[in-house]
Amino acid sequence: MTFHYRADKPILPALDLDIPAGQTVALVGATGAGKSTIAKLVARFYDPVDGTVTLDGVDLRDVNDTDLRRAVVMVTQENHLFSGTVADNIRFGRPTATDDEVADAARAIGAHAFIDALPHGYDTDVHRRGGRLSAGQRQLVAFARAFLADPTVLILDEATSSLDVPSERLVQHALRTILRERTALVIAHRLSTVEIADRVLVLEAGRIVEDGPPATLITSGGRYARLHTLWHDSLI
Ligand SMILES: Nc1ncnc2c1ncn2[C@@H]1O[C@H](COP(=O)(O)OP(=O)(O)OP(=O)(O)O)[C@@H](O)[C@H]1O
Repeated sequence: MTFHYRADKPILPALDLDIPAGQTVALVGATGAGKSTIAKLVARFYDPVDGTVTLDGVDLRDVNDTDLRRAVVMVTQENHLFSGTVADNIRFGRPTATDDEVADAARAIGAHAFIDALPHGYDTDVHRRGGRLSAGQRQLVAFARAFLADPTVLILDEATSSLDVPSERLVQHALRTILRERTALVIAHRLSTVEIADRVLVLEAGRIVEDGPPATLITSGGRYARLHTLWHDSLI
């Protein structure tokens, strides 16, 4: 498929991408390379200019809105939390979920302990005094919501803000849980996240210039290998 926002500026000049069910794909590339644009096409915020985006062989244009929102869930940096209680925020992933199911999702993600320790537990208002959550905790609540939604495809735009070490560990654990055997597209900003992906796509000016498992790309010594070295060095 091809895509542009404005006819005089091609963004994805010729994208041909097939993601098998269950595969977690990390998108990496410089700012402006087209990572978010691909994510938005998969979530059908936009339609391609030419070609199609299909889910299980069905053109997204033929999927009704409700089914599409259930099948493809996008967790971005902006939509982490809205007003309401912690439970409301998690239950938004599946409005019919019982309290036990909400708590089970939080447990699976590793968020139950901190939620339980909040002034009003699951009934704590996330925007009220005393209910203020740290950046890491907010991410965990958003992950618990996505886990409960259990979408066919998860799109994750990883937060760029750095976390303290204990929160980073919790978030990485949560990511492993939520990405396990899931079809997922992750706009990755952390080395540790790319390393848990099955496959890395390196984008440059809207084109896939490298495609393979992270370990293979490191051995082949190309762009991802250089990026990996840079990321790795910045952690030391
Ligand atoms: N709504 C829009 N209208 C016009 N151009 C846009 C729009 N959104 C993105 N672009 C342009 O499309 C190109 C790809 O942007 P995109 O956000 O997909 O890149 P990215 O790889 O996700 O970058 P980043 O890492 O900074 O988020 C950029 O040149 C950007 O300026």
